[in-house]
Amino acid sequence: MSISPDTSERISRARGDLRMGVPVVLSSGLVFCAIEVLTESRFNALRGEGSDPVIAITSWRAQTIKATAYDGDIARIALPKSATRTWVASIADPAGDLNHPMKGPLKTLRDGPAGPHRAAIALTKAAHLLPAVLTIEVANPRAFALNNNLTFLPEDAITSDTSPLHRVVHAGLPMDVSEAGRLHIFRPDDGGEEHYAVEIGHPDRSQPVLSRLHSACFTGDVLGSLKCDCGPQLRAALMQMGAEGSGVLLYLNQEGRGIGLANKMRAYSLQDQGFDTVEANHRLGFNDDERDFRIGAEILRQMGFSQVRLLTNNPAKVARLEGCGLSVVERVPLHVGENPLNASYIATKAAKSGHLF
Ligand SMILES: Nc1nc2c(ncn2[C@@H]2O[C@H](COP(=O)(O)OP(=O)(O)OP(=O)(O)O)[C@@H](O)[C@H]2O)c(=O)[nH]1
Ligand SMILES: [Zn+2]
Repeated sequence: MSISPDTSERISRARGDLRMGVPVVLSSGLVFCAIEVLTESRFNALRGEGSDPVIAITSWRAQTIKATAYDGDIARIALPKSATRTWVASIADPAGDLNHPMKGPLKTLRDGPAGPHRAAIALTKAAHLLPAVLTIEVANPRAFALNNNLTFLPEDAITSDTSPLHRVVHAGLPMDVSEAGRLHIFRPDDGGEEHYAVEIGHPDRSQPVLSRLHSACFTGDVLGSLKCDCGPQLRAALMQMGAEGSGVLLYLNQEGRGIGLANKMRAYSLQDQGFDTVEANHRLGFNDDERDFRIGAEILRQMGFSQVRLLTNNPAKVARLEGCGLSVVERVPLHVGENPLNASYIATKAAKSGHLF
């Protein structure tokens, strides 16, 4: 076994680099930086190296800023010679869109491979940063990475595969809903977020288990936000499991439907400007739901559950779990937490995301 980091460990390191504003080098020769954290000095340094810089964004963001996306789900924009760092930041971040809607004229590229740019955006999303990168091409990527002490990654290593997970520890946790509670901690091997399973009682593994796959919502779960229904759903699910004497609640650290808390707050700020929850995600460059339900399915499988009675109002969640090989024998509705301040949010989920209310 080698002492140096393997590819998955280097990917984890690359996520950290991106969050600090440090560029990452792909084997194809693409060098990229997340625009959200791009400093003036790195911006100038990158411009002085390699080829003409190119910005890569998702097609959602491209649609908002009226750039033509020739690469399907992403678009590549040639960096204008006169571009300042502030202008580049405005391509990534919609905060100022309403005051400065015109960014162009924007020249999007048709020729050349877009695969490396797509990989760069995927890694930037995984780092919970805005999905927008500034890129250059260098002729000798391995030497460039070595000379500048940058993380070098084989491009084909950036896949949508999920990392293996393992249970680190579990311990009894008496709770108000049930004294027979137990908290299990699951850790992915790739240095990503840990996820939790709250087991109530001693569910029979041969029978369908009452379960909830709850996605983290700091604002709703902890602060009691009235903008969503997450907090009441979390408590109602645990109470129902306590009342039935058994169940399993997965607390998945996929805050903001997988975009991270900072981006969710950006989405809230856009909602203050009048956009709904789905439009806000799109303006930021994200899909409306970036969660990965394979993680939840894998945790349930590792705990010995293959059949669930799922507490949810979201039929897409049922379908996605079944797509992961889990048998959802029943959808158990969870209608709690509606209030005047989240009525339009709930209406949008029903109209655009297929939630049943
Ligand atoms: N991006 C984004 N995420 C949000 C917003 N409001 C709540 N969330 C997140 O949405 C997730 C909960 O997803 P929901 O769509 O409410 O519900 P669901 O899990 O699909 O379906 P249920 O099982 O019925 O709750 C949590 O991760 C919240 O942090 C928002 O306006 N924007
Ligand atoms: Zn919430």
